[in-house]
Amino acid sequence: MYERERHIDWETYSHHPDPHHHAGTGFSLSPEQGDQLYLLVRYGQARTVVEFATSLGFSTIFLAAALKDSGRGMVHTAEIVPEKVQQARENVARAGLDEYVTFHEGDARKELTSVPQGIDFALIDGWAPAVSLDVLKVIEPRLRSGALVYNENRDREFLDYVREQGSGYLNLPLLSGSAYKPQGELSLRV
Ligand SMILES: C[S@@+](CC[C@H](N)C(=O)[O-])C[C@H]1O[C@@H](n2cnc3c(N)ncnc32)[C@H](O)[C@@H]1O
Repeated sequence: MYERERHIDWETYSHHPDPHHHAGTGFSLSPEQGDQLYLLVRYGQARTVVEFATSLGFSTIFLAAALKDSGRGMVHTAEIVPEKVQQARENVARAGLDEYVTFHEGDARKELTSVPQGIDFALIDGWAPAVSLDVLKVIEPRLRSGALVYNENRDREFLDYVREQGSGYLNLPLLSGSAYKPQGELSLRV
C-alpha cells in the first residue's frame, strides 16, 4: 500500500484538492499510527467505530483487527473514490476482516449519517480540512459520552472547534513516533 507514497517527495509535494486525482495513492497512515489505533480501540472496548476515510483500507484493517480480537463490533468506513473502495474491499477481505467492516461509498458527509447511535471511536483522516469538521458535526450527535475521536491530520478548523472553551471535548496531541505522519490529535467526548 505504500508503493506510490515511497516515491513522493513530501518536501515539495503540492496536494490537488480533488480526491479523484489520487485514485491510486493511499495516503495511508503509518504502521505506528495503526498500532496506536489498534490499542485505543482495544483499550476502550469499542464496538461501533467510524472512519473518514477508507482510502485503500490500511487504517481500516487496524481498526477491524482490534474489533475482531476483542470479540465483536463494526467499522463504518466512508470513501468517495470508487476505485479505492474496490481496492479496500479486496484488502480487507484478504486480511479476513470483511465481517467487521461496512463500506459506505460516497461523500462521508452524507454516507455517515446512517451510522447507529453510540459511536465509541472515530478516525478522522480525510486530508480535507473543511470536510473533516463537517464529518465531525455529522457524527457528533451519535458519539457516546467517553468516545474518542482521532484526527490524523490535525486540521486547523477541526482543532479550533474541538479546542474552543465549552466544546465538549478534552484534547491531547498524540505523537506517533513516525517521521512520515508525526502527530495527530486525540479528543475525548465528555
Ligand atoms: C489520507 S486518505 C485516508 C487514509 C486512510 N485512513 C488510511 O490510513 O489508510 C484520505 C481519503 O479521503 C478521501 N476523501 C476525501 N474527501 C472525501 C469525502 N468528502 N468523502 C469521502 N472520502 C473522502 C480521499 O479519497 C482519500 O482516499
